[in-house]
Amino acid sequence: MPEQNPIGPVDSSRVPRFAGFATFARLPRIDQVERADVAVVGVPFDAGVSYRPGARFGPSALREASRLLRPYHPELDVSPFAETQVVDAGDIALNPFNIGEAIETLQSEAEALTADGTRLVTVGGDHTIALPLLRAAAKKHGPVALLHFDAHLDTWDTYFGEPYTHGTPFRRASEEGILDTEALSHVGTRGPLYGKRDLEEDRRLGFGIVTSGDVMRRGVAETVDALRQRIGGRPLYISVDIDVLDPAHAPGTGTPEAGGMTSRELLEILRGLRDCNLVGADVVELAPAYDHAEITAIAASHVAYDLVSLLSLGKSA
Ligand SMILES: N=C(N)NCCCC(=O)O
Ligand SMILES: [Zn+2]
Ligand SMILES: [Zn+2]
Repeated sequence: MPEQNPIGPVDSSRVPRFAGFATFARLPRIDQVERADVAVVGVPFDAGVSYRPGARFGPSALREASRLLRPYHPELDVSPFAETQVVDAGDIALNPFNIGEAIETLQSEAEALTADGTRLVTVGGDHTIALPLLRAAAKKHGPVALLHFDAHLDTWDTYFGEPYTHGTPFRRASEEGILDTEALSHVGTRGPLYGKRDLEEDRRLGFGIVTSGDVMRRGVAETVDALRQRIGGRPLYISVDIDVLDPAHAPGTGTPEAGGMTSRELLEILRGLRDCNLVGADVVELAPAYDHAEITAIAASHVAYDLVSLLSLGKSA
């Protein structure tokens, strides 16, 4: 908690929401505050995609869609921007032609941003970026529990012989020992795979899977109970690939799969995790060129708002 009252968003009763620069939720920039508890940071990078490109434009689309967010979260009963200093840390500039260099740069930038205890909600960008973000989190907290919302496993080994792609971050993270193998969960998994071996290898890495169908059949409450039991008090990182949502709820993404979760289910599950020890999170794979009426960008901005709120709750507890 800062000494002074946090600097909040621009007052929407004085300056209309649709006016002015689009920082996340119209919050101050990081250079306008002394210290931040939570920073939303953009990573406009999509050199790791296997299908449709365009997630490099995700951060700016999410910021635009976040103009309508309001300061009080009724379901979590928290005013995140009043209880903690939340800022927009801008975008991290990465080399779009060199994935290896981009990963190294992102890791060191994330380490620098979190050095004095600021926690990050990172807005992507494709899922490649989760690896350096997990490295930075694990350097600070030790191996982290991972809650991974995604249509895909993202534990594949290589694509065209390349180890660093948006389909492989969690395989690499697992090999590097930065994940707590007792507490790894995919949620929302669905769709065709390359073979049964994908599932066997994923299980061998220690992941548990709650499919999109499981969420529908069991319901949110049972899903949350099972996830919380697995996570316990461990430092937790949440990675949300927006394609976890059904294409009806998130058309603006690069590798859409039918039969996904609703945005209501996703937000309800996140809200069930209020007692967890969240240390960082990301929202990735928003590709606005395939979006319609900002459907996906709005969903992603609300997911980011919920993640900020969870971090804020953890901080003020
Ligand atoms: N959207 C993410 N992160 N991964 C999808 C990889 C699916 C594929 O290339 O088969
Ligand atoms: Zn995915
Ligand atoms: Zn993914």
